[in-house]
Amino acid sequence: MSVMTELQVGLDTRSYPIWIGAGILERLAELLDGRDFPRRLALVSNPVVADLYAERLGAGLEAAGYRVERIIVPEGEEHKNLDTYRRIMTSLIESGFDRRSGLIALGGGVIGDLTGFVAATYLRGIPFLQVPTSLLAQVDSSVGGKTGVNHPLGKNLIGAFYQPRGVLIDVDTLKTLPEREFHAGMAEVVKYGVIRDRAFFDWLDDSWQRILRHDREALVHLVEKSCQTKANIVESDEKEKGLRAILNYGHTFGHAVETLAGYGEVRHGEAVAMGMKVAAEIAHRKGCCSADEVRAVCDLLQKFRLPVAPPEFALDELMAAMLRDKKVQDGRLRLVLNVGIGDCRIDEIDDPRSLFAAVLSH
Ligand SMILES: NC(=O)c1ccc[n+]([C@@H]2O[C@H](COP(=O)([O-])OP(=O)(O)OC[C@H]3O[C@@H](n4cnc5c(N)ncnc54)[C@H](O)[C@@H]3O)[C@@H](O)[C@H]2O)c1
Ligand SMILES: O=C(O)C(=O)C[C@@H](O)[C@H](O)[C@H](O)COP(=O)(O)O
Ligand SMILES: [Zn+2]
Repeated sequence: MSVMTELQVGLDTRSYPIWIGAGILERLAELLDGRDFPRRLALVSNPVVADLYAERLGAGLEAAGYRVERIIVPEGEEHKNLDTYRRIMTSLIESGFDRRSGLIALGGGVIGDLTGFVAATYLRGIPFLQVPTSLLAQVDSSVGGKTGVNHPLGKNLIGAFYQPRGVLIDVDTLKTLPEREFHAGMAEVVKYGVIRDRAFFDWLDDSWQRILRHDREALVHLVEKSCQTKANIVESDEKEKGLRAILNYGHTFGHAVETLAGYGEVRHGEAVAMGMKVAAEIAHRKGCCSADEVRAVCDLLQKFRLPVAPPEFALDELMAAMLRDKKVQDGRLRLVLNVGIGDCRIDEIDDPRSLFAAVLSH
């Protein structure tokens, strides 16, 4: 019997489980037992992940009496858009999915965000499950209910808060994940340490070699710890009225890089790593952290083979993209800045152009 941990995301409206373990993909039907999840399902995935895992996931469900159809969409961030959203919608409508149907997102964050947004809006909302298979999706995107798609002018500008009914994380799926994607996922893991948990940051710093060797015990620990940290933040501020915005550390700049680079060229986690370096340097200029702490953040990101130097873009373009960030209020940029390592705060920035010019010319 495979070992499994169950965490809960406790919300006012509905709580849901996060099941974390190794070799638990086949157990979804058993885990859903008694949970009143729809019996007619569409499993949404991309060709790469579907080839690897759709059969195993689907077979277990079908054996338990679920009816599972597959909807396969093209792979990649450049397809996290309204065209793909419309394609999934059309498949559901043509196949006659009704309000007693449900969706399963099998894949990385792109599939999870897209499928969640379809689930939020199809017939005004049907239940869905997250089955994340990339590290980034296992430690971040599958938890918390941010769903949506990109617009050519900015990341995730179209979407909804819509929580899954459950999240099934099988760390064994990481065995087939390309190394570059594994490293990209580590950016969001390091983020939790920097903004919230000094001890976890130190553990990552001590354990980076085990993690890069994909030591299973280390992987399970970091996935559990990341999901627990994210769940705690989401539980206290589901719709980002305040605290939740700290999860955006590194993202104001990172999202601008993703947008300007053309979605997909730079991975989300890589762009976030670049944004974390910029945020740490700004935090240092504002007296929130020492030069040694900036170095410690960059060193840890680089141990996980993450790039921290952004591609060169015109400052005006970067500023325009950053001003479309969802944290902007009354046209003013707000940044998450680390306070030392393990804590953070959100600052409104007075003269962002000069600040970014200074930091980027360094
Ligand atoms: N909703 C949220 O809270 C949230 C949080 C963080 C990131 N995101 C979003 O998530 C997306 C990034 O997610 P991602 O990094 O998972 O990218 P992704 O979904 O593009 O997956 C990365 C690559 O890995 C492949 N892949 C996934 N699992 C695999 C496996 N087990 N074996 C082999 N290949 C596998 C995919 O096919 C893809 O090529 C971005 O769009 C980002 O905006 C959302
Ligand atoms: O869950 C959150 O809240 C996050 O901010 C997590 C981020 O890692 C994630 O990339 C999120 O999609 C960014 O949020 P956005 O609101 O800026 O699109
Ligand atoms: Zn992110």
